[in-house]
Amino acid sequence: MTIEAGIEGRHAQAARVAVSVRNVDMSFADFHAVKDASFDLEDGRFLTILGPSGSGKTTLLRMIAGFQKPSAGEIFINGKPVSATPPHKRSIGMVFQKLALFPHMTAAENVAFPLKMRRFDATTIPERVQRYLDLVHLGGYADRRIHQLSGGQQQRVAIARALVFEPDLLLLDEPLAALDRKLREEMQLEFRRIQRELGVTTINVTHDQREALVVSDEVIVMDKGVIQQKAPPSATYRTPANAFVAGFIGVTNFISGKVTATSGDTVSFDVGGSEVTGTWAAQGAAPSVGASVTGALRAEQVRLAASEAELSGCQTTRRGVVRDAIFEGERLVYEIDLAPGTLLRVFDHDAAAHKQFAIGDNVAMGWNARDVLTFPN
Ligand SMILES: Nc1ncnc2c1ncn2[C@@H]1O[C@H](COP(=O)(O)OP(=O)(O)OP(=O)(O)O)[C@@H](O)[C@H]1O
Repeated sequence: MTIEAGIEGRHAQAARVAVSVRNVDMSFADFHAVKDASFDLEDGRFLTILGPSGSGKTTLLRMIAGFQKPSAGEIFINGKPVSATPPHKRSIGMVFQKLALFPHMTAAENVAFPLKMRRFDATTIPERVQRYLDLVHLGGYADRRIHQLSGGQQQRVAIARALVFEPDLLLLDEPLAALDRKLREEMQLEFRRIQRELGVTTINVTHDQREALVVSDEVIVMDKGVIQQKAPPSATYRTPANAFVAGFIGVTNFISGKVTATSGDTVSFDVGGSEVTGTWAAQGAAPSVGASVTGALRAEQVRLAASEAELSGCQTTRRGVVRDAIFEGERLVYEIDLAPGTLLRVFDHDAAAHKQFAIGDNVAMGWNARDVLTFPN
């Protein structure tokens, strides 16, 4: 069993739907922000809604939270329609980019706040607060005021405060967007750990594709108000539903041309006078000869060598001139001419073990037809 199959199989028996979004639309005066969104999220799962700025992901989250009423459609939480339920009655914990902690209170007082608001038995509050501060690894910081805590520690207080009343659902609206990269990556893993420990159903919004892949059981990719795909992270990466998803997740080269031949799922198309062979990856039958298509080829699927003879494992080989070579630490990034007007971006993740090329070198590139995911143009 692969690691992904193991992770994704974990919830195979957990079938209870915690959140169901049914044909939800949101129109502002003259703008259609969310269009006919439908999905189910099972209990205990971590879903990330991923998309570029303005794609409608925050609007969708705000409708689930109850801050915005859908123009059409219905949202169900634990099987009950919630459009008539105000946000504070929805049993939802939230963490936003602006943490909105009370600066004059201690960490413990901040975490106790939602319990006091919900009139929890006062004698149980200190133990509960300590348990949630321990959960976020702030057990020893209960009496610190917010300004005496680092950015990451403040984030942890906000997580404890969102979870302490044991909500049915945790909503995260880009809580990590303002953090520097190292802290952001550390907190991504923390969100994942805490979510797994508690098993709380979670919906996270981000435009950071890496975060979506790292933290989630499932990813929804949105563009222009429309859900493009809902799938486990590895499937959005390996079997994107369309060219938009292929381009948004990972670094993808797009190669466009007109179809010259098809055979089953194999599609050949002309790119600036040279033929590229790809695999039809869209729904429905393969296109006819003459149709415009786009092939999506990931930067790490292309192999490089000085000569074609060294690329015997590749079904397709091409020559091209290196236009740029950029050292990024963990990888070398090349930009190579494939055809007039078409540059291929190529990653070498093990540059120390491979021959390195310089700008101006004429190199051989190789890949397989299954790596060129071909979609209608
Ligand atoms: N109250 C509003 N009135 C009018 N238009 C709105 C309103 N709220 C959002 N929009 C528009 O709806 C679209 C989607 O906004 P939304 O905030 O959901 O996008 P997003 O994907 O979360 O983007 P970002 O990552 O930038 O937050 C945007 O074009 C936005 O301008």
